[in-house]
Amino acid sequence: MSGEESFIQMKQVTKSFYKDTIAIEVLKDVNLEVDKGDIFGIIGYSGAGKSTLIRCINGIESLTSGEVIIDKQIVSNLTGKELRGFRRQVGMIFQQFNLMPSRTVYGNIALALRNSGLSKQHKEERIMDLLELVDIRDKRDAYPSQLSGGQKQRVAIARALANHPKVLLCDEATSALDPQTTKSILQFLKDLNRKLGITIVMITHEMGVVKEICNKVAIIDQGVILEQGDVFSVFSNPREPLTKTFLETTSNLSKVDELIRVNSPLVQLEEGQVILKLTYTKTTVSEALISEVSRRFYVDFNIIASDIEIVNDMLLGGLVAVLSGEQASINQTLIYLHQKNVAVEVIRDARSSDQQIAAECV
Ligand SMILES: Nc1ncnc2c1ncn2[C@@H]1O[C@H](COP(=O)(O)OP(=O)(O)OP(=O)(O)O)[C@@H](O)[C@H]1O
Repeated sequence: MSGEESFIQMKQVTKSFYKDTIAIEVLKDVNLEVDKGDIFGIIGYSGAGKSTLIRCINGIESLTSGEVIIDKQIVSNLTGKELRGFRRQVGMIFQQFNLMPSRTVYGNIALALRNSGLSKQHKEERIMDLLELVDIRDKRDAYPSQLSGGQKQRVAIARALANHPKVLLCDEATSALDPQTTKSILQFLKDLNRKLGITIVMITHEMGVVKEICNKVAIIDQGVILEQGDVFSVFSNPREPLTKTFLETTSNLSKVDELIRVNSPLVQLEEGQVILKLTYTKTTVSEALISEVSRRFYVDFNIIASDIEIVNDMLLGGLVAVLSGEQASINQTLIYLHQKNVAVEVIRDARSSDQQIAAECV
């Protein structure tokens, strides 16, 4: 942010739970900055403190120390009526949807408007608008048990948006859904973010979720934020081992290590060849790098694994390939790729040791 304050700030937040007299510190000096309009993902394994963190953002959980500020309001200072009013500005959805089974879709959304001060007619109009927005108008009289998981989550989203919140908090909102429904709900949240400009904070243990829709990410482990930033910067240049571990969960490049370990025919080399692992760090979608390098230096790439995604119009991920050609060409290729912001790792090398030394010298 350029001198301006972030929309959501967590400043030196700690949270401890007490078992008898023993304090268990679940959040440790958490500092987060979420800008207006961000889709901010917080990723961590089970028990990392994600739910506690998100509950601190909306004031359900009191802080042990530190401050949470949303749109210039210090959440941790709010009590009683003010706190209830504030909570209406923050919508929340959950993994298990948390719908009332005894109420229809209409009735579930109406619950959120109980203290809205709207007239009966305005409430009705608002509910119909919300049903339209989440595209389940035809289910208005259905009960939750008659809905699919994706439809239930749409009802929960409608309910969360009923009071025009500034922020939508998502607690593992797609973890109970199948992959296809997950994709459609994520796409839907992305559309909402664009259409309404609503700021979204989502906690998850799934990398796919973050890559799919978030523009910013924070990695949390044992109550500590290990790193945070925009998704492309953090994932193209991960500093923390845990970030790398998360990246590997959605990448098939690490399978090549196993192929090398068992000396699969796929990774057996002829003399002079090398196996390269290329990781894109700042390459734009429009650059046809591999074919360009191939033509320029008369080398051949035999791609044996690739994992490339497009994030913010940049390529994220990389590939593993067997590179063949004249030794000088191979060396020039390595240098050129490096200049083009591609991290190059030689993971198997069938060049003679003289050639390798020559390559290291260039
Ligand atoms: N009310 C509580 N009292 C005591 N300990 C708690 C309480 N709530 C959470 N904890 C502990 O805090 C730690 C973090 O829990 P939290 O639910 O925030 O993690 P999480 O990352 O959301 O995990 P999961 O993905 O499994 O929900 C855990 O060790 C948990 O046992």
